Amino acid sequence: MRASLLQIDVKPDEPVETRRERVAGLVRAQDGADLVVLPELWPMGAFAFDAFASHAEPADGPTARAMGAAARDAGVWLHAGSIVERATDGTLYNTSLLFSPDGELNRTYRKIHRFGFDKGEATLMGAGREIVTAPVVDTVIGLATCYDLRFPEQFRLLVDAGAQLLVVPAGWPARRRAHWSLLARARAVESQAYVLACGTAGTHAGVEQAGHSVVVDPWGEVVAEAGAGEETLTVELDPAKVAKTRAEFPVLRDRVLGLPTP
Ligand SMILES: NC(=O)CCC(=O)C(=O)O
Repeated sequence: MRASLLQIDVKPDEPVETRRERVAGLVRAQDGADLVVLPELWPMGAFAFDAFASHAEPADGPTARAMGAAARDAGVWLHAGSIVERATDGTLYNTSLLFSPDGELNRTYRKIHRFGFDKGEATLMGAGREIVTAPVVDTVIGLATCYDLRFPEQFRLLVDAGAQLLVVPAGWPARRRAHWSLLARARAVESQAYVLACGTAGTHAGVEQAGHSVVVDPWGEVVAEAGAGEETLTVELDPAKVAKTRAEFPVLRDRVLGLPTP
C-alpha cells in the first residue's frame, strides 16, 4: 500500500482559494498512491484563530468539492486533513474529511480534543464525540487530529474499533516538536499500528510549524520522516505487518479491563 503525506506550507500571504487550487494540484500528482494525507486546517492554518469564522464552510463546501474532484482525478483515497466546518446550527468544528477514489465524501471526523485550554480552538469550536474508523484498501484507518495525539485513551478506542493505521493530520508547533515525534511513536507502539502523522510547514499567525511529518510502523520504527519545509513523503506500507506484530508480541491481548477505579 502506497501512502503520500503532503506537508503543506501554510503561507500567510497565499489566499485560501489559491492554496486550495495548489493543494488540489498536488493531490492530482499522487495518482500512483493508494492513500494521500493532508494536514490539519491547511486552508487557513491551525493557529489562525481570527480567520476561523470567516473561512468556515459546510462539510460539503468549496474545500470538499475541490478535494473530492482531486481524489477522483487521481483515483486515490484522500484524507483531506481538516477544515473549519460550520454545522447547520452554526457551531464550528475542526472536521476531517475522507474521500474515496470515486470522489465521494466517505467519512467525517470532528476533532474530539480541542487545543488552546481557555482560548483559541477550545473556545471557538465545538468538540466531536464520535470515534471514527473506515475500511480503506486492505486495512482499517482510525481518525484523530493533532492535539488528540496526547490522549492515548482515544487511540485505545480506535484500536478496539478495528483501526490498524492511525491517520493524524496536525498543525503542530516547532516549539513542541520533540513531543510530536515521541507521541507519534508512542501511539504506534501501544496500538501496534501504523501511525501516519502529517503536519504543516512554514509560519502562520506567528507560530512556526514543526513540519517533520512522520510514518511509524507497528513496531515503533520510523519508516520515513520529512524535514521542516513543504514536502511530499511517500512510503510503502505493509498492512499485514499489523496482525503479524500483534500475533508475535501480543500485548493487546494481555490488557486487563474493568479494574476498579480508586
Ligand atoms: N492544533 C493543535 O491541536 C495543536 C496541538 C499542540 O500544539 C500540542 O498538543 O502541543
